[in-house]
Amino acid sequence: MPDAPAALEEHVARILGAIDRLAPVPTRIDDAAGLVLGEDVTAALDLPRFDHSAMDGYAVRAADLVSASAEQPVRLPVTGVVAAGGGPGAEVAPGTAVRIMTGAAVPPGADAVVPFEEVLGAGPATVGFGAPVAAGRHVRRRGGDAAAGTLVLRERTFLGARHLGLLAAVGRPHVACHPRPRVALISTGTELVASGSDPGSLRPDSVLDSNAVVIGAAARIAGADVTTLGPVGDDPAAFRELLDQALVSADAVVTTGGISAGDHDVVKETLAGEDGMWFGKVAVRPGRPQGFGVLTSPDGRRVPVFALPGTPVAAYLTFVVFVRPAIRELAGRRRLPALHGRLTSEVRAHARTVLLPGRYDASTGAAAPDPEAGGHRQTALVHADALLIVPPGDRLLPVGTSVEVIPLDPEGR
Ligand SMILES: Nc1nc2c(c(=O)[nH]1)N[C@H]1C(S)=C(S)[C@@H](COP(=O)(O)OP(=O)(O)OC[C@H]3O[C@@H](n4cnc5c(N)ncnc54)[C@H](O)[C@@H]3O)O[C@H]1N2
Ligand code: MOO
Repeated sequence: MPDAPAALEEHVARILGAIDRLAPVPTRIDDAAGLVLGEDVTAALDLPRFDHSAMDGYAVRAADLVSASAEQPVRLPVTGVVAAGGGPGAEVAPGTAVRIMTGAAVPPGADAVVPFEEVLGAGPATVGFGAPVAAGRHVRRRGGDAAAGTLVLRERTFLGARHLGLLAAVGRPHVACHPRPRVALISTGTELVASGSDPGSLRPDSVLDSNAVVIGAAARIAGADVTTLGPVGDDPAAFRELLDQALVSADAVVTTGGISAGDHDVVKETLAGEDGMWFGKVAVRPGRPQGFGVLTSPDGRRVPVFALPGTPVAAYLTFVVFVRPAIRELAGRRRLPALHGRLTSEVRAHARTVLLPGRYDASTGAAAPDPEAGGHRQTALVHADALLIVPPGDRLLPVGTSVEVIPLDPEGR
C-alpha cells in the first residue's frame, strides 16, 4: 500500500534515524554560547591558580593567635602589605602580620586572614587580635575549586554563560563544540514575494512570503544559522539552481510549498525521482503532504532535506514536530522531555493525529485547546504556546484526557 499515510511517530523516526550530530569543531568560548560541548573538558590550570585572600585584612600564622582573647589580645608587628596583582610579597615570619587585600596571593608562611572588621586597635605598625583564628580561614586554596587535570564539563553539556565563565577561568579558551547547523530555506510559489516588499508593487494575487520568516526564526531559535534563498517561482530549473546552491554549504535544507497534487508542485516534481527522497502523506492535521530525504552535497556530506507544505500554519506546525527535533539533533542538543497535560475542554479526535494549538500550564498540567485553532488562521497561532497532540481515532476525548504537549517556545520558559 504505497499510498497509506505514515503515522506521525513513523515520520519522526524516519527523520531522526537519518540524522547524525554534526562533528565537533574547535570553537572559541566567545563564540560558544548556546552550543553543545563535543568533548569532556578538564581544567588546564588550577582554579584558583594560587592561594589567595577572600577578604581585606591581615595575613597571619594561625599558631600565633592561639592564646588571643578579648581580655588578652595578641599584638603583632605589621611588616608589609600585599595587593591583588602585586606579587606574593615577602614571607610572614612567625610573630608578624601583613596587610592583605582581597584577591592578593597569601604570602609564604601565612595560613589565615583576619578581616579588618575583626581586629583590635590596628595602627600603621602593629595590629591586635582578640580571638584565635582557624588555619585556612578566608584563604581560597590553589586548585580548591578545580584542580588542573580534573574533569570540569562533560561532553553534551549545553553551554550557557556559567559554563563559559568556568572554561575561561580554568584556561580553556577553545573547546570542541557541535557547530550551529547551517540551514538553508527555500520558499516556493510563483505567487510569493519577499516580505517587506513595497505594498504598491504587489499584484492582486501576490502573497507575502511569511514562511521564510517564521521558519527562519524558529530554526534560529532551535540553534541554527539560517540562510534564506527564496522565494522562487514554480519553475523546476530555478528551484534546482537554488537547491544546488543550498547544498554547497548547508547542513540541512527546508523548503515550503510545491508538494501536493497540483499542476505546479515544483519541489515534488524536481525531487521525487531523486535517490534518497520520499514524498507522501503523513497522518497528521494539518500538514499531511510531506517530503523528506537525505541528499549528498558536492563535497560528499549527507544533507537532510525537509519539504514542508506551503500553507503557513501547516508549514510551521510540521516544522515544530518534524524539523525542530532534527535541528536540535544536528546541534547535539538533547531531546526535549516529553510533556503531558490534561484537556480542559473536550476535543473531537480525527482519523489523523491533530496538532492542536493551545495553552499549557506546566504548574497545573492544564492543556487548554485554543478555541480559535483548528483552521489555517495564523492569527490563532499567536494565542497558543503549545501544541496538544490529539491521537488519531474517531472519538470524543472528554475533559481530563491526558495528551502529549509540545511547547512552541521551549527556550522562552
Ligand atoms: N488535490 C489535493 N490538493 C491538496 C492536497 C491534497 O492532498 N490533494 N493537500 C492540501 C494540503 S493538506 C495542503 S497543506 C496543501 C499543500 O500544498 P503545497 O505544499 O503544494 O503548497 P502550495 O500549494 O505551494 O501553497 C499552499 C498555500 O500556502 C500559501 N503559501 C505557500 N507558501 C507560502 C509562503 N512561503 N508564505 C505564505 N504563504 C504561502 C500558498 O499561497 C497557498 O495558499 O495542498 C492542499 N491541496
Ligand atoms: O496540511 Mo494541510 O495543512 O492538512 O491543510
